Amino acid sequence: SSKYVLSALHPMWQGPLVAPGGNRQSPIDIRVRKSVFDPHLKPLTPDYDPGTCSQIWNNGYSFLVEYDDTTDKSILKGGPLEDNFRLCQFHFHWGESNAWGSEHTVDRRLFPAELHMVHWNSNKYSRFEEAVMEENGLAVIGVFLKIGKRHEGLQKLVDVLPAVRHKDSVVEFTRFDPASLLPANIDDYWTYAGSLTTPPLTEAVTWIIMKQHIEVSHDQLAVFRSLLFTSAEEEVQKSMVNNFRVQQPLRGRTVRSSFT
Ligand SMILES: CC(C)NC[C@H](O)COc1ccc(S(N)(=O)=O)cc1
Ligand SMILES: [Zn+2]
Repeated sequence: SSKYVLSALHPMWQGPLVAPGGNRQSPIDIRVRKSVFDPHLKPLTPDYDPGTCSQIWNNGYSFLVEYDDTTDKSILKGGPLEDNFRLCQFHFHWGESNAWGSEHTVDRRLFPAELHMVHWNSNKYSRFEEAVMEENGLAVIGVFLKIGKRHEGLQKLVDVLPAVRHKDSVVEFTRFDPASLLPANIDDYWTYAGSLTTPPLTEAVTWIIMKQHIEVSHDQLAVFRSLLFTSAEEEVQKSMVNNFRVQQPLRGRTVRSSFT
């Protein structure tokens, strides 16, 4: 029987959410000492073409920077992945304060925000919507954000956010290099089998969580919080904050590490 995944704690979703099976849900707490070093894990080899960057939009839950995924121009290979995965979008999750906001945690440590770079298996499927329903369909890179020095690469994105303040607003956004948001060291990561953290919550994701975080300034993150969940027509405007899911049971899964 399918399990009801009650994220009643989450203001965003009304009522129970059905998660198929429900034994490999995300996000999770990564217990560092319980992770298992896997010497067979290869280095991750992202190869992104900034020319495939197309638009940025507010989907009422986060803001997405979308990439043209009709060719293999921006791909992710290596690491735990056997196949070729195409970048389709990246987005973030964040809190109303710097004390919380990430979806994954490391030994219960919360970060103010978390970046997700979403890819789908182009060896096996022909488009994202198909891959999202399949076990080995997606690969998502997670990168923790900490408050510190200003992130020069992020600023181009921060500058355009006011143009997508309301739900369903879209603006053209080109030539953004997603690799500029990756930490210097992408060889050290944890990986585990999980799910989407928003509906449809399908258990289709190979998660690759970077050990090294990136730094953004307090002011840059404050601009994320100036976005709205609500569309321009709605009377009551709601700040887009706390758009993270509560942590899910590990259910016996092993988290592997690429480092000792
Ligand atoms: C099924 C199609 C039509 N819509 C799916 C929708 O785009 C959701 O896609 C996603 C993609 C990524 C994530 S996360 N936070 O796990 O990286 C969550 C939902
Ligand atoms: Zn996400």
